[in-house]
This record gives sequence, structure tokens and C-alpha cells, in this order.
Amino acid sequence: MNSLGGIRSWPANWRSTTALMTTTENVRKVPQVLTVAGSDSGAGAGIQADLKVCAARGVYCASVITAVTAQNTRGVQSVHLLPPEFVSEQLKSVLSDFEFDVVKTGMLPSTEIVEVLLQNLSDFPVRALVVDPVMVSTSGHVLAGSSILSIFRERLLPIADIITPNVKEASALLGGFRIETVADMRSAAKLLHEMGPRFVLVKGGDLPDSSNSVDVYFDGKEFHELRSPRVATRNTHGTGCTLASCIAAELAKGSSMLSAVKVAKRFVDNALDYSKDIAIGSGMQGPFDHFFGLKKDPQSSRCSIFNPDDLFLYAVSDSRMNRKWNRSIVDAVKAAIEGGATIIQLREKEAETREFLEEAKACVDICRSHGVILLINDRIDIALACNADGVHVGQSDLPVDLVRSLLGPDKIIGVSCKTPEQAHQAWKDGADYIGSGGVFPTNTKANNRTIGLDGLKEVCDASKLPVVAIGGIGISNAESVMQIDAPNLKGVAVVSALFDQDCVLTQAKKLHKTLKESKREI
Ligand SMILES: Nc1ncnc2c1ncn2[C@@H]1O[C@H](COP(=O)(O)OP(=O)(O)OP(=O)(O)O)[C@@H](O)[C@H]1O
Ligand SMILES: Cc1ncc(CO)c(N)n1
Ligand SMILES: [Mg+2]
Repeated sequence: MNSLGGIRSWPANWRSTTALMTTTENVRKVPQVLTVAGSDSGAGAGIQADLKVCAARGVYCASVITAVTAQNTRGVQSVHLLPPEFVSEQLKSVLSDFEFDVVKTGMLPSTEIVEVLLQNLSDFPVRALVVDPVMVSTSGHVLAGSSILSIFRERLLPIADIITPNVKEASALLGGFRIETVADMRSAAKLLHEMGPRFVLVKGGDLPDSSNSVDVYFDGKEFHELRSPRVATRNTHGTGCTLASCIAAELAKGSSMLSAVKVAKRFVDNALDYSKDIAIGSGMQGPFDHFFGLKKDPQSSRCSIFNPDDLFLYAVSDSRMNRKWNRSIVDAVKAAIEGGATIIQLREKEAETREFLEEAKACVDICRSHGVILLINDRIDIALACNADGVHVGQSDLPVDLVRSLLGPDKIIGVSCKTPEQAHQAWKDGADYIGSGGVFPTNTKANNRTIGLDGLKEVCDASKLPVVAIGGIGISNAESVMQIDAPNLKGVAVVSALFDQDCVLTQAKKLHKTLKESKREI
């Protein structure tokens, strides 16, 4: 297992497709997931959701069906369990043939079905197991009764890499533990972790009275609260299956667990937002659109895997400063992340392309394992070659609409804007956020016009996109920036305040604390 929290390494008896590639020419490895779940005739949840998510995330998905439900947007009318022997036939069939990176389980409606699953997983080991302990549909119908609780607790959970119960399921697994607050979710996650899974995600979609939709992630040491504003919509049927399948898909592509979970949360959030007004079926719980990312609408970039809150502490690397302090770019990035940086931009004006690419690849690995976004300044070629999360471009770099067509809908694009007109254009062209400044004078960028706090406020007011402030910002003035009264100002970007310093880690921690405190005061 990767010490930074990556998924576990391949077992010795794992037949690697990479090995196959060396013997067969023109073979391309495709990440593969197997879902073991129930069919939803309404196709919003279950197997059907899993297949759609994996397709949307570029991963192949095979399906073993455990039960067939008669289900629509009004609820579940009937459930038909498949015989365990036949579930086993399906499992053997695909596990003996395909080379799955990840197995994801959904509805496992009987002890016997869990037994055959466990037997097949021991016969055919896989790299990671995602367990969504489905028990009750959002409409309240029981999909797996309490008889499965003991085999879940004693045998399935201990071999899971991650479990993703909703609050009701977490409570049932813990023998009726009351979960009414985020603090209760944290306690539940900790207790569930003691049952053996490597990671726990307690989903808060059904937590009463919350304006945010909060999920609690626990890795055995640290908690992360993943928050997003609750989308006001009836179309939430299948959010749980979607989240777990997206985690499985991202793991299959090689993400670390935290990274996979963050991407999955954004994916659900974006899908709900994109589909909030669609009308399918006449009941209370409609399905949503998993393929929002493919829509040609120029605003579809809005739906990329990007959380504006990640702009909070935005660290921009600078090779000159790293040289001065005798640090590698990788060490600088590591320290910034450990100190609380939420997004990294590599800005290398002088490096040779090949050298920059190698450094960028190493930084991508570090960022992925910490669930932190990595952007490349200006160099679309490097961003593509190292599979960064996106790019940041200036007004004299390639135009944003062209960058979008080169990078596709999933990548994040940021653009520097000094004026309301530029901010409007960035939005029209499909950017995800804007960087605005220089707010204060800075030595990092020569001949850069300073716009001041007033200029920043003007740009924020005009911008439909989230904004990160940049230029001469540090611990002493970050608070004044965060308090300009602009709800779309999500954070500050810094260069010297972190990297032209003796200890990057200490400065990052201090700045993070300052930002947190100034946010609280707003
Ligand atoms: N209205 C909403 N707005 C934003 N996010 C939501 C909303 N409802 C659910 N989510 C998110 O969807 C994911 C699934 O959570 P949820 O608690 O709904 O799971 P679930 O009950 O297992 O889902 P289902 O049974 O409908 O498949 C979580 O990340 C949760 O935060
Ligand atoms: C088949 C199936 N699996 C899972 C869920 C949970 O949403 C559902 N409603 N139906
Ligand atoms: Mg729900």
C-alpha cells in the first residue's frame, strides 16, 4: 500500500494486463470495474446507474445481478432474488475471464449471496473492493434485511477497501446507533472503521435539516468533511450507487482513495445540479443525468470535476524561488500540501520541457494521493502529457475556448482577469474559475498592473465564476482580501508567501489558519 493513502498494491497472484501488453502488440489496457448489484427497472439506481457512471468516467464495467426489482420513481413495488448458485455462475464467468481493477458491491440481499461473493473473491483476488452496503431505498423500501448484518460486519466489511453507508445504513450496521448530526457521523465512521474496512465514507444525503450535503470520510487517523450545497431537486434517486461506482471507477484509473472520493462527490453534485429541473416519471424520486459531461452546451465546463472551495489556499510554484532556497519542486509542493494548500499550480517559466514534464508527473502523483488538484500554468502540452487536472492561462496565452476544445470537458481551466469584461469572456468561453489581480504590488511578476481591493471587488461582482485573488498576498493582508464581501471569492493564490520562505510547511500552516479565521468572521 502506498504510504500516502493509495490503493493497495497488486497481490502476487494477480495477472497483470501490463504483462500481457509486453507479449501482445497493440493491446491497450482499459480500466475495468465489476459491479455486483441489483437491477432497477427505472434505471436510476442499481446496476443501471453503475454502468452509466463507469461509462461516463471512461471505465469498462461488467455486471453481476443479484436481484431484480420492479422499481420506478414512486418506489419499489417488488423484489425478486436470483438464486445464489446463479449469482455464483455469473461471478465465476466474468471473474475467470476479465481482469478487474475494482469490484463494487451494491444490493446483496441475502446471506447466501454474500457467501458466494466471498467465495469467488477468494478464488479470484481483485485489487480493491468498494462496498456500498445497500439496505433501504431512498423511498424507504427494504432491499436487504437485518439478516445480512452479521455477515456484513464479520466477513464483508473487514475485506473492504472502502464502505459507503448512508446514515440509516451506518446506524443499522452499528446496531441502531443514533446519527443526527455531523458529529454523530464522525463517531459512526470511527466505529465502522474498527470493523475492518480501510476507509469509511458515511454519506449525509439523508441527514435531516442540513443546508449542505456533508459526507464524512475517515482513513483510520484523520477525518475529512466533504461538503457541497444541497441541490434543491426531486431527482436524487441513485445518488448512493452513483457515488460508490464513481469511487470504483476512479480507483480503477489509479487514483488514491481520497482523490477518488472527492471526484465522486463532485460528480454526484454536478450531475444533480445539471439535472435538477429534468422531469422523468411522475413520482417523488426522479433519476438524474450521468452524462452531463458530454453535453455540448458551452457551460458544460461548469460541470467539470471542480469544487470552487478548492481555491481556498492556492499555491503557485516558482522555480527561481526553489533554486534560491535549494529545494526541488517536488519537495516544495509536498510541503505546501502538508501545510494545507488545497490546489497547486506549477508555474515554470524557464525549465526545459522534458525536465518540466518529469517534475510535473511526480507532482501529479503527490497531489492525487492527497486529493489535491494540480494545474499547469500556460503549458497545455505538459498538462496533457502528465494528465494534470487542468491549466491556468493568462490573457496573452491561448484563448480559453481553444484550450477547452484541446483539453475536453473534464479538465479545469482557470484564467487571469483584471477587468469585468475579461471575467465575462472567461465565463462565456467555458473557464471554471478566474484568478484576479495583482491585488497588491509584487516582485514575482514584473510590470503587472495592480488592481487593488476595489478592482478585485469589481471583478468579483461581475464574475459568474468563482474567483481566487492573486498578487502580493501573504499572512499580513490575506484577511483584508477575504473580507471584501464577495461570495464568489473563494480563496487566495500565493507564490512568495509560501515559496520565498525558509520553511514552506510552517508558512502554509500559518496562512491556512489565517484564512480559516478570516472566513469564520465573515
Ligand atoms: N440534494 C442533494 N444535493 C447534493 N448532494 C446530495 C443530495 N442528496 C444526496 N447527495 C449526495 O449524494 C451522495 C449519496 O448520498 P445519499 O446519502 O443520498 O446516499 P443513499 O441514500 O445511499 O442514496 P440512494 O439510496 O438514493 O442511492 C452523497 O455524496 C450525498 O452527499
Ligand atoms: C437495485 C437497487 N439498488 C440500490 C438502490 C439504492 O438506491 C436501489 N434503489 N435499487
Ligand atoms: Mg439518499
